[in-house]
Amino acid sequence: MPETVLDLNGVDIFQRDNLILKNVDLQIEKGEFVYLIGKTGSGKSSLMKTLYGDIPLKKGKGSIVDFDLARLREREIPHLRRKLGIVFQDFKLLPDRTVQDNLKFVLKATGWKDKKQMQARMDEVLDKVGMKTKGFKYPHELSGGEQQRVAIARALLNEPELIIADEPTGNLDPQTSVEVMEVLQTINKNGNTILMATHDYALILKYPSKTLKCDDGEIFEVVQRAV
Ligand SMILES: Nc1ncnc2c1ncn2[C@@H]1O[C@H](COP(=O)(O)OP(=O)(O)OP(=O)(O)O)[C@@H](O)[C@H]1O
Repeated sequence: MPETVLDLNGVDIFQRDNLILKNVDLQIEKGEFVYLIGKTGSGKSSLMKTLYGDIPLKKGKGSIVDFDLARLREREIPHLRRKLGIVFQDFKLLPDRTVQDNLKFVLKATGWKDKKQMQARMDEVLDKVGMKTKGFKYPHELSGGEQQRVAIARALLNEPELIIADEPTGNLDPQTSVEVMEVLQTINKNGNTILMATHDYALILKYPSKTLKCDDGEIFEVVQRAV
């Protein structure tokens, strides 16, 4: 039986008191790769923020990796985020420390203690994104694509049940976008579930997958025609 990672039923998404998306029904099963598209301001980021507890769920039912979003308490948010891998358009690496230290920072903050195990996990995730030899570099010494690959490695550290990527290729040129997308495709093939917001239709055509569109306050699935 498929395992549901995300289940929203009749959910309204707000920014403060403004209704952004109404009556959202959305299910994501383990192993899926789902795109979220829609023009600027259509609510993609607001939806994603609701999923990781940045915006409270005020109406409707929502469960994500076994957390009830409508009942989510402030103190549970770090636990929820530990089960999610979040990737942003602007990478959000800490500029004052190396790649390894960026990863170590997350491991320590999420309770890892054993130095050998930490090193092994960092090597493993950097290897998955093709960055194993660059752990000693500072973020400013890396290209945008490399920084994003490190950010993906960081998201993988605690074996997330869902990766939420908000326009991960938004700051990258087309070729680098494809390189980052290849990494996301590979980790999806290896079992990771991914929800990715994007404006990049070329990527969707190149890597077709289930696509949801935010438009005019609603969200619906777009059926891609086979060419
Ligand atoms: N912090 C905020 N406070 C109030 N309104 C906001 C806030 N952030 C976004 N909004 C509004 O919510 C609506 C949806 O914005 P959102 O950022 O979710 O769209 P988006 O589809 O992610 O856009 P983009 O593609 O530009 O990232 C917009 O009308 C925006 O102006």
